[in-house]
Amino acid sequence: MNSKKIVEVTAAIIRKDNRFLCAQRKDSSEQGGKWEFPGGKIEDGETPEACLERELQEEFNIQAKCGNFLCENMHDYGNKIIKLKAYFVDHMQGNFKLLVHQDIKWLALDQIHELDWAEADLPIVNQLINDLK
Ligand SMILES: Nc1nc2c([nH]c(=O)n2[C@@H]2O[C@H](COP(=O)(O)OP(=O)(O)OP(=O)(O)O)[C@@H](O)[C@H]2O)c(=O)[nH]1
Repeated sequence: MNSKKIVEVTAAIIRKDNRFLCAQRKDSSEQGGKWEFPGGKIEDGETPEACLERELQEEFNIQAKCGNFLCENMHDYGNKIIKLKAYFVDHMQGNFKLLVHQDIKWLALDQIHELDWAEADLPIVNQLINDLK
């Protein structure tokens, strides 16, 4: 029997002046050094939208408003399965402080493939490029 846990995780696509926020995980964390869209695990009883707004506050100390759903992707990392749900998010207020990540970059659509993305994000990156090009 496959008893692998499915972990539901949110990911925020934040766009500013036609550039997209990409965040690098700390070397010491799971998927250390990989790039991702910020977000995190959905807590019990939480909506994905509320999760994203909470995570962005915790990770960058910004206020954000969750908008439209983009897509989701299931990825098996071996020890667990991640269901990654991506939403467009508007940055409403506050300067970005790196409270959790080791780096961020704002990249144009034709540059985002250059990063070493977490595997679960690759279909989301491709969908974003296809939808917006
Ligand atoms: N936030 C986020 N997590 C991702 C992405 N892609 C991806 O594989 N993950 C994986 O999803 C899992 C959960 O992410 P997280 O560690 O940011 O979640 P969290 O802040 O709620 O966790 P924690 O409070 O337990 O540290 C990690 O294993 C992470 O590597 C992504 O684009 N965004």
